Amino acid sequence: MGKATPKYESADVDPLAVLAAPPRDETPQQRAERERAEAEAKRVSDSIDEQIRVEKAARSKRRAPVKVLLLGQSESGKSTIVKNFQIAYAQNAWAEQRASWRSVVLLNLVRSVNIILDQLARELAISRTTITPAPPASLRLHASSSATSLSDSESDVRSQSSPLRFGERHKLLALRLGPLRRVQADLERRLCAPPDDDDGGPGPATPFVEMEAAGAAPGRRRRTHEFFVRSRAGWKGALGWAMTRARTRAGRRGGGNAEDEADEAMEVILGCKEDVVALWKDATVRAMLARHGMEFEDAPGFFLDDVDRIVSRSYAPSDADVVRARLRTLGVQEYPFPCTGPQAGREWVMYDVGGARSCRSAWYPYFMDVNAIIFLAPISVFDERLEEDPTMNRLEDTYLLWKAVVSSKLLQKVQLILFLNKCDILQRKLERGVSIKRYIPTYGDRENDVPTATKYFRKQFRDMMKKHSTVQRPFYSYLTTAIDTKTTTQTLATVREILMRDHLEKADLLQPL
Ligand SMILES: Nc1nc2c(ncn2[C@@H]2O[C@H](COP(=O)(O)OP(=O)(O)OP(=O)(O)O)[C@@H](O)[C@H]2O)c(=O)[nH]1
Ligand SMILES: [Mg+2]
Repeated sequence: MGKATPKYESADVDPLAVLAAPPRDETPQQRAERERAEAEAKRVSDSIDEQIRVEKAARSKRRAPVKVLLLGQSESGKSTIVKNFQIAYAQNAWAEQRASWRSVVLLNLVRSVNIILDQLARELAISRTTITPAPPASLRLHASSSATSLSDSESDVRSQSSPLRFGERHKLLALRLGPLRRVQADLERRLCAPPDDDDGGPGPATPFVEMEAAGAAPGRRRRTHEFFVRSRAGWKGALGWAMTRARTRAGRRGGGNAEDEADEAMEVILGCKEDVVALWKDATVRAMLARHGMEFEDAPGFFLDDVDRIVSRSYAPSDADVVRARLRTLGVQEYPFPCTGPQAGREWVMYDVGGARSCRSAWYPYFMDVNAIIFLAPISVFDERLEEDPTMNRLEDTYLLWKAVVSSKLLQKVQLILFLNKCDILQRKLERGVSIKRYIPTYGDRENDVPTATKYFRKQFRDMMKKHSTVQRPFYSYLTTAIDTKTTTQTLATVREILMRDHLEKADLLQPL
């Protein structure tokens, strides 16, 4: 007699499936009801799944680093803004590297002295003539010296002024300060990129426009002979790299190290300290500089008023010294900023690029990947010429860059923040009576003062954005003096707030795929 198999005991039968199975005696009406209920349950379940997916994506987007690219021509103040960010948001890293700026400050000082000595040498060589020619471009203090932009008539006025009276004392000063040339060469060898790190030539104003039009792959970090990404680790990397190089080299020579080299430089400068002060205070030398429009006070890396403080064995740079120190950026440098407090776990990454024309093709690969751009427009440069292309007004070059950035298709979704920088220099220039209208005819008969000028420049940038931007987006602009860390910190806090809000809004608005 066969044993009866229990109804639901087969090993092949899934008990859950059995439980979920429709009743055997289900009527067609009950079946329709059941299927409707099941479909509704599935819809609710799917929508919950989708919600979870979207929230997860938004959460990870919120956690993704906020990437900010700093753009602007050379000497516009990009690296100075990074330093301000570091002072405000990465104090430990900042304190750690501040001392390594000592050599840069010394180099800036020595370079200024040597530029004065070069001009003095030319004047001494032709001291019998009454007309002194302008210095050759390569020896100018920097490209933005107003000597580069003076009209013929103004040069005429200068050459007509009485001859400068140089004497034995100037010859002696020039002689005694001679060792500073070697100090400059040594410090440059330590701190600056070697010649082959640099680029081949000036290049066009906006090389990335052609790259975008040609559909170049922006995801790849390109490294061509035209630019050199020196360091992605920021100042510490750049300065540390130089230190290591110097150490290796010194080691090969069989003695000393990088610190010894820095101390050696300081010893030589200490020996020249009184003469440096005497040179800078000399009325004839100052008259000579004024005649050639060499406005040292407005130049990057101006430390001639600080010789007493800086030229000392115990000198350690202050925050103010470091933001005023000038070290040109080559390639692209990356600065991560971990957030603290309620935003802990999130990170900001800032990308600081070289702004010279030869460096601008290196910007393009970053366009795909950034959330925001802080664009530095130095509005004090309306009367200056571009170092890379002396036929080009520096403000004009900035306009070209801004126009290219706002009209870029790749940057359509990127938040743009404009800093109208170097307001302190603008103010000094206008107080000296430099006329904006003379260099920018469209300025017309407006008042030649800071409020009117800043309003005018701001409008120019806003109008360009309206006209050339392919999408509607807010126009955020700030007047800045990046070497004033106190006010800049406040501006950066506001900007950070805006960028974070925008980042979170975009994360929350993530649409299901
Ligand atoms: N007076 C004054 N100097 C400024 C201001 N912003 C920057 N500087 C100085 O200008 C010089 C150039 O600034 P950087 O930040 O090095 O310029 P950059 O845009 O990074 O230049 P590149 O690296 O060549 O692209 C530095 O010596 C700064 O201290 C400002 O608002 N006022
Ligand atoms: Mg820089």
